[in-house]
Amino acid sequence: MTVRTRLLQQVFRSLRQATSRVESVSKAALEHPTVTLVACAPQQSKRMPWSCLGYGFAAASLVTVASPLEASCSPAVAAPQTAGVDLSNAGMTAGKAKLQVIFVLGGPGSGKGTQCAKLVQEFGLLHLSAGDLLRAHMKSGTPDGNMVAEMIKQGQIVPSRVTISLLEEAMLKGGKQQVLIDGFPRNEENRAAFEAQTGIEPEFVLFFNCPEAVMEKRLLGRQEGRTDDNIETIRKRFKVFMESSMPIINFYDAKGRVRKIDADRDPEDVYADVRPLVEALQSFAV
Ligand SMILES: Nc1ncnc2c1ncn2[C@@H]1O[C@H](COP(=O)(O)OP(=O)(O)OP(=O)(O)O)[C@@H](O)[C@H]1O
Ligand SMILES: Nc1ccn([C@@H]2O[C@H](COP(=O)(O)O)[C@@H](O)[C@H]2O)c(=O)n1
Repeated sequence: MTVRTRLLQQVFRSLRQATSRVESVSKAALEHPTVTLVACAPQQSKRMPWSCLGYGFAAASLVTVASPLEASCSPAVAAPQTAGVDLSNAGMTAGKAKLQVIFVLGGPGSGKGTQCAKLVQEFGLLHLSAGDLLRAHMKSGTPDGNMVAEMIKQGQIVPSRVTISLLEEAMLKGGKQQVLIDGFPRNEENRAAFEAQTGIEPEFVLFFNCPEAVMEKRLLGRQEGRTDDNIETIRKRFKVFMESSMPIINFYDAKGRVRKIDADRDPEDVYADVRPLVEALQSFAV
């Protein structure tokens, strides 16, 4: 037998195995039609138990490759071996990896996005910026999108139902075990709603501490065409940060979960403090 034939046989064997996995996931899912999984539209994911989304993620990724099948499942369905990520802390199941979430907080312009980009480059985690998701949503032209556009321009915090739906959808799509959630939770409403809805508690909170004067200078120098990078809105955002977001950092600090970073340094120096914190988490990843 030639090397080429042997290779072809291996490819066919792998394809057969993958197909049978898709069939068993889909079959189990279709037999328990209590929760829609693949249709992870924001309105639906709002009511979706996250213990189920772990199966949904696995089913969705397999189904995406195989066919545009719509699958359903109940949390009682035994997790298939292929289920890689359990998106619920509460609903952890043996054999499935636990979702690890890091909240990334800090004032506007403290360098959250810059540091997250470095972490993604080195560790390949999923980076979800609440602000980026909202900015994309405001282009939808829907009533919600228009409301988001106006609130961002005013430096106000968008209602949690909108932001959490976008985060849930993106987490499911991203399909990674380790997630950086940047710029969220911004207030008590964000925090409580996210916890109640997903059962997820962060591994820790990265807090980028930076003086306002430094942040102001950085934001005024940022040339990204953002509607909120003007001095009037920047001042409003600073006020909202102090009044609504600092209490969230204090909340997690009281639980011993905050890792405070001096962000008023060169990006590389900041990163030198950030990377070991995330590197330490890597050893727990499955
Ligand atoms: N350590 C740093 N030193 C100097 N400039 C920085 C540093 N970190 C980021 N910047 C610059 O400051 C600006 C804001 O950074 P970045 O977008 O990362 O902040 P952010 O906290 O994500 O802001 P926002 O909350 O407004 O989205 C960018 O132009 C970025 O290039
Ligand atoms: N949880 C959040 C996050 C952001 N917003 C709105 O988006 C604006 C920009 O956010 P950045 O993180 O990119 O600075 C912010 O000022 C809010 O208007 C939000 O409402 N909720």
